[in-house]
Amino acid sequence: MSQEQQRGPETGDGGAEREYRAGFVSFVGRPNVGKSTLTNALVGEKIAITSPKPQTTRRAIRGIAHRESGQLIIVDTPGLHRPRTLLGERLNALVEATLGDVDVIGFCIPANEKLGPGDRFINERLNDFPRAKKVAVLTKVDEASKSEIIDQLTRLGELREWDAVVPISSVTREQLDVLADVLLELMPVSPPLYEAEQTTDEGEDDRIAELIREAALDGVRDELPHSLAATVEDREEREDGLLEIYANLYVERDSQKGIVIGHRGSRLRDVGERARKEIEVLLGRRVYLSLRVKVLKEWQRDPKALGKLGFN
Ligand SMILES: Nc1nc2c(ncn2[C@@H]2O[C@H](COP(=O)(O)OP(=O)(O)OP(=O)(O)O)[C@@H](O)[C@H]2O)c(=O)[nH]1
Repeated sequence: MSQEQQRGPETGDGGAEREYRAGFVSFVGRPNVGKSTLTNALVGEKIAITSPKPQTTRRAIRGIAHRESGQLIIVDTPGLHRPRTLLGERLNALVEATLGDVDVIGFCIPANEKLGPGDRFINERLNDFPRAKKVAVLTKVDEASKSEIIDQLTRLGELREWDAVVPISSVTREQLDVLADVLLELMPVSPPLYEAEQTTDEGEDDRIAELIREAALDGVRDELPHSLAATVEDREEREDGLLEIYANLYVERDSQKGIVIGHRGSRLRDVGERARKEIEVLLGRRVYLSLRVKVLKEWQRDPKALGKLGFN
């Protein structure tokens, strides 16, 4: 904390005391616009899946960005899209339930792509959530020229009256602090809602499962776009200090099993290795990871299977 801030109300923002604020924000937008990356950049720890392919974020994962003046609790939602399967419907229901409950919705639009019908569709749906303040977040400004950014800001301004418009880059971290400040200003005055060291309230097993799923998807997204799920089945403390984690990877068809496992298990070993390293960073300790691949036929359309995999 700086000297100035410690001196108290009379020296702060033009003499006004900066009250502590805390609340919920959700970033929405088309797939691939940078919502997960932004969440990670604000929270400062890897918690949501980022990937170069659309629709990989499946759960409402909360990250918590702690700042001196408050807490932003970030609810990371999957992209709003037209449902084609039962899973799709449940995801959309999840988005609705999430957005009905947040203080601020951050609508993410990339600076390097033209504003399209997909953006307009989502913008119109934001009208269904009158309680939430609406902030336009222009993402990926590092990939756009100044004139592109200005054009995009003008078009954004025509969509609606935003409570704020903030251009940012999660990669160069440009304006991330400004965005955090702007979001905090829009939050209700409130005591902290979470402990200072907490960065997510998602269960640890769920986060481990996400890391495994992310590692398993890498390189085979085209073949297995939405057919892969992961669960943590068991953990055991070993006497030598290693933590054993037993996890399952689920695919929908026998043919997909081969893709995941690879020639003589080579791919699965590689997936396990990469996931283990990420899990070790997350847990801050050494881990032994045992991965098994199982076929759960058509799990995306089966309510019982969806329940088992945590999509309730
Ligand atoms: N250059 C640049 N790339 C970015 C930035 N933010 C995200 N990306 C990239 O854009 C791609 C998509 O990012 P995600 O954060 O996964 O996007 P998302 O909106 O969460 O995507 P879904 O989960 O599919 O809805 C990834 O390849 C990121 O590395 C940024 O500020 N600058």
